[in-house]
Amino acid sequence: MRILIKNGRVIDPATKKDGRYDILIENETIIKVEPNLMDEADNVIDAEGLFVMPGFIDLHVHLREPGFEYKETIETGAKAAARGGYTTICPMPNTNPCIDSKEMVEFLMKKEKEESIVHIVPVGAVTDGQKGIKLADIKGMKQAGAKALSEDGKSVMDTSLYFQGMKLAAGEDMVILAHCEDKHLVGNGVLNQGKKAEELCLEGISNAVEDIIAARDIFLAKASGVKLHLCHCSTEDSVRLVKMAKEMGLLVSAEVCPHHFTLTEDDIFEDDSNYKMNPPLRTKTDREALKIGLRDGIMDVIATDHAPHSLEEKEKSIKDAPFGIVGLETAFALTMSELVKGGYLTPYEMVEKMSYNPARILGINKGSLAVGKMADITIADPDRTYVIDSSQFASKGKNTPFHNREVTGKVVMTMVSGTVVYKEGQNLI
Ligand SMILES: NC(=O)N[C@@H](CC(=O)O)C(=O)O
Ligand SMILES: [Zn+2]
Ligand SMILES: [Zn+2]
Repeated sequence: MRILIKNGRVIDPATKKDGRYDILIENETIIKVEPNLMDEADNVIDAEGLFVMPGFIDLHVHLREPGFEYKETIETGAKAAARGGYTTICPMPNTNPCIDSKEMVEFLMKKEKEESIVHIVPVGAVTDGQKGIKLADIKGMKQAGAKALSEDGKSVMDTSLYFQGMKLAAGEDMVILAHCEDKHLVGNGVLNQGKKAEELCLEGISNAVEDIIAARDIFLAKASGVKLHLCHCSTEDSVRLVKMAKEMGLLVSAEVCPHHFTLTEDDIFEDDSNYKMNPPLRTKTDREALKIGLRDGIMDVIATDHAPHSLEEKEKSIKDAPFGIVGLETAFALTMSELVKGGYLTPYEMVEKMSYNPARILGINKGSLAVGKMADITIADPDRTYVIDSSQFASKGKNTPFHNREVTGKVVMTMVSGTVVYKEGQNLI
């Protein structure tokens, strides 16, 4: 089987390409990337006017399986990923049971083979059951295929235990994906501490809740030598801390989520829990610092923190609903609309943050359109304007504050290992 993608704007930081090239794929593999290919193919895709990019890689999603299949399953989460242009996703281990053992990583990898239309890179918990009491079987999880460790949903508050875990992770060459939140300082906060929380008579979450743990984790990374990646950064001081860590020569990277670079607490007009996520929407000052951080290359990655919940759960008030919003099917459009059209990122830099850098941080052989690589490819129309409609999501989760928002930039095709898994206007395979 040969597929020829013609006339597209190929954007591939791995090979430093940004220009008009054709791509020839044979079975699972890219075999030629050159201008004006005339080779015979079984399927010719005309990508005139479209971006042709290495498939997006999401370092941060929640698939909810096992345990919370009513919110999302591996199958539905993978379909949402494909629709969003993602060819590889990293599900966080906060499931029930939690992904904290060799057997659970094996379970996930078996599920990937049987039920997922995109690649899955397993992330193991740092501690047993994410309880924060004793370390999980880090070596065993690595042997089974886990590439990263995370306690996402919370922080490991026992600094000594975390330090031990980091040293083990460093020895296994696993990256730590850190959720930074001081459990004691956060109290019962639900929205950013400030005027919106006051207006709605809700408890606030200060920036310090994040900043204190981000600073602690950076110094733990320095002491342990581990590769540290900060999840869902939301504050201006997180950006400052990441800049400092990089200046110190540490192996520190960081992600920003589309909701944090698009919205602020000022966008919350009523008690609508689709605006409730952890960390919370912050102020304009924080949002601008995140955008400048992305622009200046301090923040390396755009990740979704796709966190599906059921309609019943999210119909509750901000005080009572769970934290989290879906993101896989809106991330590209929001990135194009806010950062590329907004003048913060070039398309090339966007691809660095959505594919090339995530691959590099995980240490996986992806995020590249070089000859010989697996054909994981995303094709998108950068100029298409449309209105987001959550009822069209492949995800079970419809919990988004972006329903009815007009955006520009649409994924039209996603290819995983040489197979088209999503094509606009057609049902998902
Ligand atoms: N981000 C969220 O608001 N929620 C996440 C947990 C997390 O990412 O911390 C979830 O699992 O629902
Ligand atoms: Zn988190
Ligand atoms: Zn998360």
